[in-house]
Amino acid sequence: MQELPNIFLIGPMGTGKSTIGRLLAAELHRVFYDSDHEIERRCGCNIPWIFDVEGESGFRDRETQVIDRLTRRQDIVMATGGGAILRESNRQMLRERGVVIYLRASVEQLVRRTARDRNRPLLQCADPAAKLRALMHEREPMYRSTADLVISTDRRSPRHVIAAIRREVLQYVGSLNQET
Ligand SMILES: Nc1ncnc2c1ncn2[C@@H]1O[C@H](COP(=O)(O)OP(=O)(O)OP(=O)(O)O)[C@@H](O)[C@H]1O
Ligand SMILES: O=C(O)C1=C[C@@H](O)[C@@H](O)[C@H](O)C1
Ligand SMILES: [Mg+2]
Repeated sequence: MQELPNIFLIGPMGTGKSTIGRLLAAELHRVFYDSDHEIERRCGCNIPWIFDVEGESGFRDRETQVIDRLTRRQDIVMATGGGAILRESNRQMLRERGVVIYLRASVEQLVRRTARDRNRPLLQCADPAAKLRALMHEREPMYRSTADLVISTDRRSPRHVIAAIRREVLQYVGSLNQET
């Protein structure tokens, strides 16, 4: 199999970055990192606690540090948090240090997939569906402009999403090699 670069997954809350990243890394025999989990591990507290005590800006500073550390590694698969693309410096590190894949999903799917989990402070509000819609409106252009590849997860099982990622990354890397 061709040498693959680092694979970085971006996309909104609930699109499946953590779930798919872990399975994909196992299939590729690579180390998997999840920037959200790494932030929690290093801090010794969970994301809702960080948002409560340090505010979203404190969380974003931690996120930038972790993304910088992790993206310097090689042969990894990394899932990012839904807001990792908000900062230009993060977008640049992701783009320069691997293939960036935007896992997209409809707002309806995102609402369903995030409904039971209380670990996402931005969705602890009266109308999480409206919040997800607003976040997607604001962030979709950034997901698209940061990504090398866009892959839909709607009506696809994690296994199917992984097969699509593997196929498209191979094609993408092949096309880059032809250019050089
Ligand atoms: N393709 C899929 N089809 C159905 N359910 C899925 C799919 N991918 C993920 N899920 C489910 O959706 C939920 C959210 O997935 P996950 O936590 O991986 O999202 P995420 O993108 O990492 O979100 P966050 O940005 O908040 O970390 C989980 O319960 C997971 O099992
Ligand atoms: O979309 C977001 O801004 C977030 C998504 C999660 O992955 C976490 O990084 C955190 O809850 C913020
Ligand atoms: Mg995640």
